Amino acid sequence: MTLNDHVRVVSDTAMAIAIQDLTFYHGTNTAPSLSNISLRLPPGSRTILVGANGAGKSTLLQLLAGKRLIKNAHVRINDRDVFWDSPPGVSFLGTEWAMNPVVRGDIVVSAFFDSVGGYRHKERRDKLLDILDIDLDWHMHAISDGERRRVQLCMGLMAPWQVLLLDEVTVDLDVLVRNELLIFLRDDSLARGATILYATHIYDGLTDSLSPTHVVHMRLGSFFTEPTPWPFNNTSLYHTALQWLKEDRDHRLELEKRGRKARGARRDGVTTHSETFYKKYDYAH
Ligand SMILES: Nc1ncnc2c1ncn2[C@@H]1O[C@H](COP(=O)(O)OP(=O)(O)OP(=O)(O)O)[C@@H](O)[C@H]1O
Repeated sequence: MTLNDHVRVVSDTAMAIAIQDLTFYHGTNTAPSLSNISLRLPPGSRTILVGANGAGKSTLLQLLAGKRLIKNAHVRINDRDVFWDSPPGVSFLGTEWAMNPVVRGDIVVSAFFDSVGGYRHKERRDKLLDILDIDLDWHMHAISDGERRRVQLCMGLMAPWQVLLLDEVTVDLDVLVRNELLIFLRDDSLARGATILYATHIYDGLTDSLSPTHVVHMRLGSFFTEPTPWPFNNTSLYHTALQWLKEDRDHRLELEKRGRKARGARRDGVTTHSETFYKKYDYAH
């Protein structure tokens, strides 16, 4: 172990999230979905992952949530290996939850909450019920996508989490509920020193509500801008993201012009990873 490795390992123990040189492939003979990712986020940080579709945000969050086995990787939350030594107090909220047939069954919302121990966190649960405007008498099979999302959020946030991994689950909330939820998350993070890593494509109002501490720019599976304290310029997060994504597109087009197939780039007759994924699971319909 070099001195640098030693310093890193010692200081990683103080980090809420610590990743070192992570490369991840979804399949054999494919380009990596994540390349050489290193990330160190302190407790209490609220970090926004910015990146175009296919940049690797969901993959990163899923790995941190311990949803995929990665061998010989340094991926730790509160100094515990996310896969082999599952850290407590981690809440992952992703979009696939709503696709699960179980959460579309004829279950009353109150029973649903009780089944996951909601009564143990009554105060937080009731606060979230108010913010998310949830009716305990709703039946899961007879509510809208946005209402189902609110139930998911309440379930995932009731227990006092230490690290929250959010994969664009606020997209189908109305703007009022979204705003109040993000304020709740900010206050919760400030009060308890809890950490948030949030992938989103909606930047409007985010600085005022969630008050992010850092932003990261992902491009084609790598960190193009390392976690950087926010704000770092006089531009809004929306305009910063817009500029970054324009540059990403120009970069991808340049790679394609030079005959290199950027990961996820479309070519006639060649199926991209995303298309394979969505066709396979028929999520689009
Ligand atoms: N299950 C899968 N199998 C194969 N490849 C996948 C799978 N999931 C994602 N990928 C590929 O991994 C890369 C990163 O995808 P990822 O879903 O992490 O991107 P993202 O930044 O979250 O995109 P979006 O903003 O669209 O949600 C893409 O090239 C994608 O095609």
